Amino acid sequence: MAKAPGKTPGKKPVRRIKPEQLRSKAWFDNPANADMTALYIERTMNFGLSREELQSGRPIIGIAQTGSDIAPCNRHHIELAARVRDGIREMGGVPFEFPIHPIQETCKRPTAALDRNLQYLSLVEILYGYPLDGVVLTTGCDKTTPAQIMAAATVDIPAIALPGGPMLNGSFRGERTGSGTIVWKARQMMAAGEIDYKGFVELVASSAPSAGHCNTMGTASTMNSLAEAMGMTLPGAAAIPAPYRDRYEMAYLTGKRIVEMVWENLIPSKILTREAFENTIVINSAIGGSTNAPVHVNAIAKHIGVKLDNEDWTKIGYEIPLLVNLQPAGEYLGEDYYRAGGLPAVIAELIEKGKLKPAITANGKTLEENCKGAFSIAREVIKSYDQPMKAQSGFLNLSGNLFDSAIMKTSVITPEFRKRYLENPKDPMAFEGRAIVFDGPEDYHDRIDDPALAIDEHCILFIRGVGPIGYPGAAEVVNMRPPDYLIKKGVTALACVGDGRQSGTSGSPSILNASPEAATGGGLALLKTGDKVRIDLKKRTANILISDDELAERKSAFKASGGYKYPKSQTPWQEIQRKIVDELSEGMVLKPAVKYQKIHKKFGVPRDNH
Ligand SMILES: CC[C@@](C)(O)[C@@H](O)C(=O)O
Repeated sequence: MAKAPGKTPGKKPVRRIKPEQLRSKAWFDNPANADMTALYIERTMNFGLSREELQSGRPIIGIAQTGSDIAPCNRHHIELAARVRDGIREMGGVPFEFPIHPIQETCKRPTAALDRNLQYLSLVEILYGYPLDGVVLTTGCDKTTPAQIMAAATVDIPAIALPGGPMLNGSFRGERTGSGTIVWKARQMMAAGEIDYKGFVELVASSAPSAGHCNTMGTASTMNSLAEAMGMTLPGAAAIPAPYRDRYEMAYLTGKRIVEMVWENLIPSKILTREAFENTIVINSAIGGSTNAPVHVNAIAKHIGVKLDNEDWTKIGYEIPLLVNLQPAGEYLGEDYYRAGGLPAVIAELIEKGKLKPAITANGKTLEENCKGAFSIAREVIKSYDQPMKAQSGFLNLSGNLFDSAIMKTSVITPEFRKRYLENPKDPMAFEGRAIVFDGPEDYHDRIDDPALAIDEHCILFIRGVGPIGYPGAAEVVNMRPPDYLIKKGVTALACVGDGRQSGTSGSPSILNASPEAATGGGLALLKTGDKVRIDLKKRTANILISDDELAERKSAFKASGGYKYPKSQTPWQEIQRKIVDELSEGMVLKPAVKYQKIHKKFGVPRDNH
């Protein structure tokens, strides 16, 4: 059941903003600028809005609509928006729904990550350039959550996220099938000859039975949970499955609350503090969140002006145990998670152990105030802090001559993987292996089953040229399956390393987001198939085992060759972004965009348009 937005009934909200201070007044009700006001208001009235609605001091609330037929994970936001509108109207606001650049993770080629910054940029222009006093961000599919929060951070007007929620549980012949996760499993089953193409599609489609985003703890559930963790949603908003009636109630409550936030001037910079980001890292470990989280959360921090880097993810998050038994780290799915208590139950566990800091959230209360009294009603799904799924489950940030920073998700290390790579009594938590290097996914698919590579169970698979510049956009291609002859022998995962990303639904214990990427001259570009590589999880290092002289020689030969070769840009945006995008460890942000912070406060409203 959705929680109330946290205001005491009957108690008047703290009004910090007077009607005459509303941002939208500069467009719609400004007698000192009568000729322009007329132009701004006449076209807005042409679909039936009255002067009374636009000129009597009511907040104008944007609803950033991410749903469409090409964005199925967010498509039901089209219906949810009706309830958001009801809430806004009830509190005296006027809703202005508008479409934003669509992003669908599973369909956009060459990768949806290319569009995160495009959605960000275009939303900044809308939030800043139109008469909006506050905004509801309709979040869901992976990138739609960070992109919109990044934009709200840059403009810094009151904003609240409304997650769309996960799909209902998938099921096939009585077994749970989790979206994304089942794809990687089915791929292995097909490689092992257990299913054919038809069986493959049937199995995978069973994991997507309704509206909503991935029902696993993939990137979508992660980022929506983290939006809640950082305080950008109402409490309990992330986990409600998309088709549940509670989701529609949450939409209504979110619409009500944004109007109050406008009057309270509760802007993102008051919510997105260093403490909020630290809480976000802790919560990400406890839920077994996606390796895409550091990329997006670091980006949000950059746009609001809070210092945060991949070292913070290890320092703050590594020790935290895994509490949520959801695929890919565990076995359950979204509906089980919601019924067990959702994120509030996880937060309550962490608060009891003093792991979270006081930080204000969208309803004006702290996480602690919001989640007091929440508890897990299904211990098989949400574990207690003292009896977790896994003891330390955060990310390890590694560095060495291969890269300055890359992330490893430890919660998905299987006992089999641990035994094969990490339980050498003479060298615990470290392993050395022969590198097999692929340049992009096409090269990987062409050669992975080639017997000439003689890949064995101690090899380490590398993929490069798949970062923000190389791909372009940083594709989710680092979860590489072993060759089929190894899968048939029962080796289901090899250590994988790459300068791209991995799907949050993948259970592969890969080393990802390597920065700098090969395309900008990172160490991966110097690696050759057959090199010995050492990964030491205790020291958090990753190195090619060659002499300094040889490394220097390879570096100069690489420079002389003109650098790493990657495909030409195919669209204007690919070319533009390639020129200005930062590394994955830096949040893959557009470098020139970061200096534009709190722009509403800094610049006021933009100049008139005529
Ligand atoms: C295929 C599964 C996706 C679309 O959710 C993935 O991008 C993720 O990171 O979780």
